[in-house]
Parts: sequence; structure tokens; C-alpha cells
Amino acid sequence: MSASEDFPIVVEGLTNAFGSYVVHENLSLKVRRGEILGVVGGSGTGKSVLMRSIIGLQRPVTGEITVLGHAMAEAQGWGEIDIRSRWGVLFQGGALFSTLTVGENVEVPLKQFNPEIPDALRQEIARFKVQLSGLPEEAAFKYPSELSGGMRKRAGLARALALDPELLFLDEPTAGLDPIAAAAFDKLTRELKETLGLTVFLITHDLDTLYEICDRVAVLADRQVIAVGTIPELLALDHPWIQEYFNGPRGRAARETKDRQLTREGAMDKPDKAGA
Ligand SMILES: Nc1ncnc2c1ncn2[C@@H]1O[C@H](COP(=O)(O)OP(=O)(O)OP(=O)(O)O)[C@@H](O)[C@H]1O
Repeated sequence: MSASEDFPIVVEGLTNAFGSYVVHENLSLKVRRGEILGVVGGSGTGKSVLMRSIIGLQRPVTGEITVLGHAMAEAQGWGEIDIRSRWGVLFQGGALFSTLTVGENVEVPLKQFNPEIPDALRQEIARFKVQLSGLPEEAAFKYPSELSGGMRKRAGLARALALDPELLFLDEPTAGLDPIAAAAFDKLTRELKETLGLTVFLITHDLDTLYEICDRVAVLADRQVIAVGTIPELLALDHPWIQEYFNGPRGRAARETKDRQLTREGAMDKPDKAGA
């Protein structure tokens, strides 16, 4: 297997700056195929800028970004269009077109990248993606303003999945959702990752999401990715931000919830002695 197959996203020596304000300096990160990588860091550490750099919306000062084996600096013209059809993005807030129905929103990337698909088939694909994202079929005919926040996130996800992507970028997908809707969205993300074989780059502040669905977590601080690993691996590090984040009151609460859930699942897996 080649390096690009093992690691569909490779960032090396990335520097981003806005004027004299340096957001990233010599940042490196490798995302493994098939994982959900959670990306955390304090506000303003550059998580969204990193995502925008990877998908070619932010031109770095220096550094190399390789996505699915393509060097992003060289990705221009048709080559660039081709690679952009291989990922889906759910931006913060969903970024849906308010004057289009949910179904029409999902049709936008299909029209852009596959204009040869006949109208009726394109509409059917859009309706399928809407249902795949856990929305009722009739949601395809509604406008974003007619949906709840959780449904709008799912509509954004449906659009991100329009082109059967290999990579899925999610920027704070559970922000603003109530805990039940957030947990349902997490479950959907995990199920889609498993059934569709996606690699997921997931920016979040949601500790429950990290514990529930992320295979590894990358921590941004001091203009770099200072650590990448499973949560137990990160907990073993003595970086002050990591300790405060995962061992602070919210971090402990999320861990206790996960521990309780694992204990319950373990109890259910054990044979029933009384009935044995
Ligand atoms: N287009 C831009 N022009 C100037 N500065 C920008 C631009 N985009 C981002 N920044 C700055 O870069 C820094 C990183 O922004 P970014 O949105 O990536 O942070 P973040 O880690 O995603 O934060 P949050 O968790 O609050 O969403 C911030 O200080 C932000 O103000």
C-alpha cells in the first residue's frame, strides 16, 4: 500500500499567516485512512484555517499538503475540480443556500461535478442522500428555514455526501445542538464512516463527541499540532492545555459517561449466570 493510501491527508511544514499574525508555523499532521480524527484546540488556534488549507480554500505561506495523493499547491484546473469531488464538507452553521430546498441544495454539487446526470436521476440521488442523513424523505422539499438546527446539520451532511466522497470534513458539527440531537448526530457520523468507509476530519469542542466516535485526536496549540493519539495516549502527556482540557470538570464528566456506558455494555455481554 502506498503512503497516500495509508494517509489520505498529509500536511508537512505548514505555515499560515494573516499579515504579521502567524496562525500555524511548521505544522505537520497525517490523517489515517478510515479513521475519525478529532481536531481540538483553544478558540483561535487555527482549526478551521487548517481545514481550509487542506481543502484548498486557504493558500499557505509555506508547506506541503497532499490530499489523496495530490499535492494541493499544484491542484489547479480540471485536476483540482476532480479532487474536490472526492471530499465533502460540512461547514460551521451548515452553509445551506436559503433560497433552495434541501433537495436542491444537495443537487448543487451534483450539477457542478456531474452535469451529465439527467434531472430526474439527480433529484432521486438527492432524495437518497437526504434519507441517508437520517432525514425523512419529505425534508427534501423543505427550505432550510423550515428545519430545526439538528435537521439543518443533517441537510448539510446530505449535501456533503452528495458526490459519494472518500473524505468528510466536519467543522463543529454538534455545536448548538441539544445533547440528544448531538449524540444522534455523533452516532450517524460513526455509522456513515463505517458503512461508507469514510475518512473523517472532525473539528470539535465537544468532549462527548471525542470520547464517543473519534479514533484519534489531534491537539492544536502553540501554532502546531502538539500531539496526536487516542485519548488515553493524550492523557499520559503532561502538556498543561491537554491536562486542563481532558482532566478539567467537563473532560472528567465526559470520561465518566463513557466509562459508565462501557461498564453497562460489558455487563450485557457477560453470560447470565442465573440462567446458565
Ligand atoms: N480570513 C482571515 N483573515 C484574517 N484572520 C483570519 C482569517 N481567518 C481566520 N483568521 C484568524 O486566524 C485565527 C484562527 O482562526 P480559526 O477560525 O482557524 O480558529 P479556530 O481554532 O477554528 O477557532 P474556533 O474554535 O473559535 O472556531 C483567528 O485568530 C482568526 O481571527
